[in-house]
Amino acid sequence: MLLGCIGDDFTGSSDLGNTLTKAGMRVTQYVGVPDAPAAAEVEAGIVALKSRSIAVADAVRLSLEALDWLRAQGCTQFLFKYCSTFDSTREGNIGPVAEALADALDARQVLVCPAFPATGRSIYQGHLFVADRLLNESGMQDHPLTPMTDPDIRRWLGYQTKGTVGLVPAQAVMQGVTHTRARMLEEDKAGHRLMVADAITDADLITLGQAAADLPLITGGSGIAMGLPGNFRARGLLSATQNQWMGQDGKAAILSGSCSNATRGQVAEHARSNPTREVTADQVMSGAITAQALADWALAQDGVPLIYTSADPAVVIDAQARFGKAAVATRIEGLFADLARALVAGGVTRMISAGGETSGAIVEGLGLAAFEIGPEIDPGVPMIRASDKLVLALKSGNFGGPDFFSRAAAMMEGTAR
Ligand SMILES: Nc1ncnc2c1ncn2[C@@H]1O[C@H](COP(=O)(O)OP(=O)(O)OP(=O)(O)O)[C@@H](O)[C@H]1O
Ligand SMILES: O=C(O)[C@@H](O)C(=O)CO
Repeated sequence: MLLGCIGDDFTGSSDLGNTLTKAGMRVTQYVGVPDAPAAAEVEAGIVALKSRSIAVADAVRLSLEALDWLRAQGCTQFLFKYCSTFDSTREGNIGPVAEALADALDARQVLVCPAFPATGRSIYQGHLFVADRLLNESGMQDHPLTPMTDPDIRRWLGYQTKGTVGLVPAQAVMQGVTHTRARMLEEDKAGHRLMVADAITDADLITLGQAAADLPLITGGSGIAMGLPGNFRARGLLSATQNQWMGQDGKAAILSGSCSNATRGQVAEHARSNPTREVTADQVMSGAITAQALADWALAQDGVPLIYTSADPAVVIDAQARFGKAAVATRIEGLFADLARALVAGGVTRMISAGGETSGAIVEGLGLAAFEIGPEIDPGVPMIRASDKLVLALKSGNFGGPDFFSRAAAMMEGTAR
């Protein structure tokens, strides 16, 4: 294994797997820290954690355990993957995890680059944009767990870190690798270990990846991985072979706990011509609905059924105020985990989930160990194979076109491209 990656959620880790696979690496995504060595052919290993919204100390501990395992597999470079919308609270988790990994690796210069231009996330002068809006006006200010109310990534990260945060501005990145490295050195001399790097286009991300060829630790969204496989290829370290992907027939089902703008649009679109069932926070909290009853409903439908708790921000805020933010999230995630188990037990072979936390709950609920990464459905969302009978798509909240759900189900079956 060459590149060792630690993802702070499961959808984001499959997004990273997609980027690395497309760039020609042989990738395996692991669910949590494995207790056995990796297969010899794996070139990039991604340890997917569910550490985005847990307590800081737990996120740091798990990330260091993942690092130890990846080091034991022979990795020479490490990537900490978080969300392209920098999902974190002022108190949490990206800064402490990045600093703990940097300490463990003795890394002096650490890039921080959530940009992912294919999905509209760019960084300019340290400020994160989603399409033409600053992050805090993009809808992310209403996120149920990590509302992003400040677009200045240096400032937000600065709340989370012990050290100060520098900037590698677009003016340096756009002039190429030499200027980028020179600016990184200046930031290092100024005492900034973590440096937010501007990136507006894929070309900027490739430049940053090349500039980071010798850095032990890189952090960011999946975009920052674009340039890394080329560094290993240039050193003659990559095999040219890739896994063969096969579609999966059988029953499909969609589970959505994401409340993002994009997911709510996808839910509405799917509902126009498919069996769809809404579950409210009240039903979950009161126990009025059971996972088995929902699974029985889904398994009795023709077409591709969708079960969702996705709701408008005002509805989510109301439920959180009445039940408590963590309590309602935990109960809904628990329902989805039970539901996924009941669906697979009932014969579902293609499962699509929407939302990082939701997908994490489902993957853990199903007790899955590792994924092979398949072809891309939409930017940032690949199909992944968990076993010879189960194919998944873990959609990040804000990813995917309006008809994502039905298109994903068809592509996973191998009947459409
Ligand atoms: N109706 C609801 N009321 C309150 N909380 C909800 C409701 N529906 C879902 N949730 C919770 O909101 C959270 C949504 O987070 P999740 O990560 O799944 O989606 P997302 O944030 O849109 O996706 P991503 O992290 O990929 O951007 C989950 O913890 C989920 O349990
Ligand atoms: O980077 C992204 O936006 C996604 O991979 C993700 O992590 C959302 O959960």
